[in-house]
Amino acid sequence: MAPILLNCMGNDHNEYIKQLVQVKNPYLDTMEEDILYHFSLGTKTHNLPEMFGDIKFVCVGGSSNRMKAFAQFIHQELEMPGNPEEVSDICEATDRYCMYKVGPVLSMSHGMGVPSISIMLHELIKLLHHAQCRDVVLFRLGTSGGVGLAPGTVVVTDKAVDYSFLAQFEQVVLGKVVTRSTELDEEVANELLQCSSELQNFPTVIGNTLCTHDFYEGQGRLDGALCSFSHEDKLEYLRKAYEAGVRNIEMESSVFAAMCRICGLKAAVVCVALLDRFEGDQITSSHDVLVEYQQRPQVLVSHFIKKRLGRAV
Ligand SMILES: O=P(O)(O)O[C@H]1O[C@H](CO)[C@@H](O)[C@H]1O
Ligand SMILES: O=c1cc[nH]c(=O)[nH]1
Repeated sequence: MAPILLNCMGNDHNEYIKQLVQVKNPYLDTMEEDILYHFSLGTKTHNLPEMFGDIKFVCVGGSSNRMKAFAQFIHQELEMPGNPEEVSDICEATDRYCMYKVGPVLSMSHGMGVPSISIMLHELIKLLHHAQCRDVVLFRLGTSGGVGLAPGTVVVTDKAVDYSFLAQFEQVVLGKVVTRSTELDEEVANELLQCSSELQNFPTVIGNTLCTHDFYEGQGRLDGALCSFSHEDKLEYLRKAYEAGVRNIEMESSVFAAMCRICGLKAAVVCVALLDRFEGDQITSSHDVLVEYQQRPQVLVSHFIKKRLGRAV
């Protein structure tokens, strides 16, 4: 089946992002009410502009504990009034995702994999649209497997690429493959790299991110319940990935990049490498080391936010 290329932003991208958050669905305007089912929020039951209209930064990541920790961390960093320990989960009526709002920052979990983050992004983008938010920047703060990188290195994604190292995301719609561009905002990526150089001992690179639909065979691991290839096959694929500019592997960047781009949202993917996949598959670092690694994307994005708000020292 020939893919349909839907790179709809083109040269208008920069103009577009100055506007309100755009949804690309004419049917939404005809609906009397929009229920954001997985967030337990809705346009009739909640005053979304009042609750969320001042949001400027949205940070998402797989784990609910990590995103609660980020909400508490940014609360301290922005010196918000009140106790950071008391941040409350806006989506507590559902256990699908968690959501914390700290001043202009929204921190949300998205679960693991493309289907989970894609559902969350549909509802998040509609939420930002209904709330009439403007000039919002989105960040995915994640973990990943490094490709030729020392563990602990932070990768700011240039392009999110698929299994054949193309910067595209394929979505099946009504039985047809719709292909969307996964290019991310270059300016935000460069600003993040600049921020990393202002932090002490903060190894950071810009590179392509391979987005897969599985953690084991899908990422060329030899330690899953199934393995249909050899060690040499794995190394050859990783070498090809490296040559194509891939520096890390994770599981959500492509749909995140594609959906944000189509809706005119500036976005960046910032993931720490937990291991070097040329060296192995199992994640063997201690709990404390892994916790510290996971904080690195949070520290970098917090520095970016503080600089944008004129609060960095
Ligand atoms: O650390 P998070 O954000 O969960 O992301 C990475 O970790 C998970 C796999 O362990 C996948 O979701 C992958 O994308
Ligand atoms: O190797 C890894 C580590 C974290 N997340 C992934 O998707 N892959």
